[in-house]
Amino acid sequence: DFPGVDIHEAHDFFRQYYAENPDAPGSLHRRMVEVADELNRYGTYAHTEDELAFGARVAWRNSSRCIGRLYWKSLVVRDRRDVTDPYEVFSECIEHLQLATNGGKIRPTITIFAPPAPGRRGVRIRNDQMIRYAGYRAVDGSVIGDPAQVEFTRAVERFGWLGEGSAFDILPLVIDGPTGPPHVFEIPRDAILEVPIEHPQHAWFAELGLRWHAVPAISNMDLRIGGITYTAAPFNGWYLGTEIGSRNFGDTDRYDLLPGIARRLGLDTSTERTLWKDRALLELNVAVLHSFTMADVTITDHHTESERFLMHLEREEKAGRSVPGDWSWLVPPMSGSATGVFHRYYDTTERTPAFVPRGAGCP
Ligand code: HEM
Ligand SMILES: N=C(Nc1cccc(CNC[C@@H]2CCCN2)c1)c1cccs1
Repeated sequence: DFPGVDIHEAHDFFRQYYAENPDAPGSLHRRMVEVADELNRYGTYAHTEDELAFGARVAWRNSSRCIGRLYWKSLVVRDRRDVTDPYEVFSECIEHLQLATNGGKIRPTITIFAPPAPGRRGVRIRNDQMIRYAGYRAVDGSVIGDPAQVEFTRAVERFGWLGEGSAFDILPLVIDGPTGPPHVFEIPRDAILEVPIEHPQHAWFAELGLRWHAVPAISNMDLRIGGITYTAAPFNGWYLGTEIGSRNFGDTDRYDLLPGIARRLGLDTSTERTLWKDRALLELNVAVLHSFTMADVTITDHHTESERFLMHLEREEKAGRSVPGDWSWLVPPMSGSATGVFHRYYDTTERTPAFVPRGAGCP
């Protein structure tokens, strides 16, 4: 279970750390001597609190698929490397959600739990996000809830969890400690802020009974800093409206709402050429942004977030750093060419520290 420590990645990390933190105590050389010594004795080494916070913020800054990086320096870092017990991990996740939600004024936050060490498995959260809706497939093949969560829902039902069967049942957290079977924990309702979706002009929209949760919190990516792999480091930001309006509600393998919305709008859906899908997507996205705004919950539209990202590019150039970018993820899933991020190329070099999809072969 222990992925080992890459000493070259450690050297590269501390070179960046001392270059960007001139007031940090010690020196690159002295720190590397300490690290090499710890590696020889224990097979791993420990980051200082300051190195950990810097590493998490730079991992966000290096995330080439992320359009929201302008605020990378303001990430709230919760160092919980002393926490390994699943019950404690759960309570720290709840505190994370409450701190991050902040009554709707969302704070980008990360909580970092104990990494694996030789002879000791790290902590792992099996959910891909801390807050997700269950998916139930009926015998006729139709799905109630989120089709992307049908498999995970079946797995937690095998662990004895029972949902209410609605389209918006919140899934429990499934947490692996260093030893023993996974633990299943129901998230208390008061730790979850949700927004009912309505449309500013179409009153019938509210009758669809749509809602979405305020805080996107990724819990299935490893955080890689200086050769150390943190296997449980859940992080949240706020939503880009298109994630909910276009992808979660619009994708055919998700809530698949475009045909229903188009019919209620009275559109001609007999041919693609009327662009009925585009009109339905637009009204869905208008409804999402309107609803979050009415509920005083932080959200950004793809035009504003694109402008912020271009500001981030400018600032980083001035700081002498190149910004890694993945065009296919940075460009929003609607009105791409109407946003500035569309009309340019990006440096595709992947850097560390980084958030990486969970190591293969792990649950
Ligand atoms: C503060 C507001 C933020 C906004 C609006 C934002 C927006 C986004 C969006 C829209 C995506 C694409 C997601 C998708 O298409 O599924 C994304 C990807 C990503 N974001 Fe951000 N983000 C924010 C904050 C953060 C924070 C705080 C972190 C980590 C500390 C982060 C790390 C990432 C990573 C690693 C990806 C790529 C995920 C993958 O490869 O699957 N973002 N972001
Ligand atoms: N706004 C957010 N959205 C986001 C960020 C990273 C990853 C994801 C989930 N991406 C996976 C889905 C499913 C396949 C393609 N998109 C969402 C944030 C989540 C956590 C911090 S910001």
